[in-house]
Amino acid sequence: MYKILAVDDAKDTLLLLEFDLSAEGYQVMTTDAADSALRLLEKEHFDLILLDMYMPGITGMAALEVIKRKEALQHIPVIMLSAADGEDEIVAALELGADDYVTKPYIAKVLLARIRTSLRLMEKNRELEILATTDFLTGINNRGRFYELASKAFIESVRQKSGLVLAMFDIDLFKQVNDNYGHEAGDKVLVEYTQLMGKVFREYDILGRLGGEEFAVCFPYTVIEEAINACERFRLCLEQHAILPGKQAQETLFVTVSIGVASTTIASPGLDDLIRRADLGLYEAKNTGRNKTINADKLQPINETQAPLIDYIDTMNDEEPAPKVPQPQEFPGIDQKIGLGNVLGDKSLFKEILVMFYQDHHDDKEKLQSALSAKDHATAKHLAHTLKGVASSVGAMALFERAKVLDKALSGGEKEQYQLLFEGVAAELIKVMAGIEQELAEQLHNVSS
Ligand SMILES: Nc1nc2c(ncn2[C@@H]2O[C@H](COP(=O)(O)OP(=O)(O)OP(=O)(O)O)[C@@H](O)[C@H]2O)c(=O)[nH]1
Repeated sequence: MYKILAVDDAKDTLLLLEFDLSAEGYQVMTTDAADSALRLLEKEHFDLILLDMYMPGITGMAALEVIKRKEALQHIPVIMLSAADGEDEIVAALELGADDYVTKPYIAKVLLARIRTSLRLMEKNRELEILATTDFLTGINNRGRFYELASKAFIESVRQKSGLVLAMFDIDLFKQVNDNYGHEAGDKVLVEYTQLMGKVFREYDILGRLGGEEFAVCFPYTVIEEAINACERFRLCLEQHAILPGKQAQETLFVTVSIGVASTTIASPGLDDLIRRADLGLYEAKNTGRNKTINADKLQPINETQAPLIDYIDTMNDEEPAPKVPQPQEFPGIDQKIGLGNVLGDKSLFKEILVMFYQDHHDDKEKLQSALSAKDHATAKHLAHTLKGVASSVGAMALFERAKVLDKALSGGEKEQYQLLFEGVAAELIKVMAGIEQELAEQLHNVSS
C-alpha cells in the first residue's frame, strides 16, 4: 500500500485529503506545517508528498527545495497544492523539482488521477534505476554502482579518519567450469557464489560484480585483519560448498577463489589506487597457487612511476613464479600437471593436443604483430583471447597469464600497453613452441608429411 504525506496549514483541506486518499486505498499521514513534515520525512518512508505552497513558517517552496536536495528524499514525487494559479508560481515550483502542480479547490478525481500518474512514473524510475545499477545475473551491484558506493565510502572514511578495506575476488579456473559443465552451469555457480557472499559478509559491506567472474567487496569502518578474516571465512565456505551444476546433474562441483586485499592504512590517494593494490594482491594469489587470500599491504612497495604498468609487468618477469611442487619440465613453459589433468591424465592424448596446439598457434606471434601494426585491434583481441583459452587448456600458464593481460588491455583500449604486452606474449610463445618442437619433433613431422 502506498503511503502519502499531506502537508497543508488548512485543517479542512487536510480532512478532505485524508478522506479522498483513504477511500482510494492509500495510507495517509497529515501535518499542518512544513517543519514537522521534514521531521516526519527523516523518520518514515513515504511514496508521495502533497505539499501546500504557502504556509506560515517554512513555506512549501522552501520545504520542496530541501526535499529535492536531499539524496534520500529527492526520488519521492512531490505534488504542489496551491490556491495560487499564476503561471509564475507554477513554473517556479516545477523548476524547483515539483513533479506536478494542482490548484485548490481541487477536483478529487483529477487529483487522484495525477497521484496515480506520479506513482506510476516513480515505479518506472525505480525499475530503471535497478536495471542501471544491478548486475542482471546475480542481482548485486554492477560495476558502476559498486564504484559509486565504494567512492562514497572512501570519501567518508577519509572524513571520519576510519579504516576502509577493499578486496578483489576472482573465481579460480572458472573457464574450466564453463568448458566442462556448460555456460548455464557457470551461471549457476556465479549465482550461488554471490548468495554465499551475501551470507558471509555484513549487510553494510558493499558487494559488486565487476565483470565476468571478478567480484569486489568494500569494507567500510574495517581494519585489514578483520577484512582478511571475513575473506578467509568466505573462501573456506566456498571451498566446501557443493554446487549441483544442473537440474538433472548427479555429481556436484566445487570452485575456489583467489582474493587480494588492500587497506587505506597505506596512504591511498584514491579509490582507484586501493583497487589497483588489491588487484596486485589478487595477481599474487593467482600466481602462487590460487585459492588463497593475499594481504596486498604487505607486498613490496611499488615505485609509483611504474604503478600503472604493474598489473601487466608482474606477469612478464623473466623468472617464472616458483611452482609449489617442482614439476618435471619436459615441455618448457607448460605445467604438465594442469595440461594432463585437463585430459584426465591421458599422456598420448595430451601429446596429440600439444601437436594440434603447435599447428594452430605457432605463428600467432607473427599474426598478432601484423594485426597490431595494422591497428586491427579486433583481430588482435580475437587472437589474444583464443590464445589465452588454449594456453590454459594445455597448461601453458605463463603464456595464459600474458595473453590474458594483453586481451584485457585490448578490451580496455589501453593502446600504449599493446606493444609491451605483445612482447611478453611473443617471448612466452617462442619458449613454449620451441619446447614442443624439440620434444615432439617426430609427431610434428608425421602430421605435416
Ligand atoms: N557462465 C559464465 N561464464 C562467464 C561469465 N562471464 C565470464 N565468464 C567466463 O569466465 C571465464 C574466465 O576465464 P579466465 O579469465 O580465462 O580465467 P579463469 O579460467 O577463471 O582462470 P584464473 O582466473 O587464472 O584462475 C571465461 O571462460 C568467461 O567466458 C558469465 O556471466 N557466465
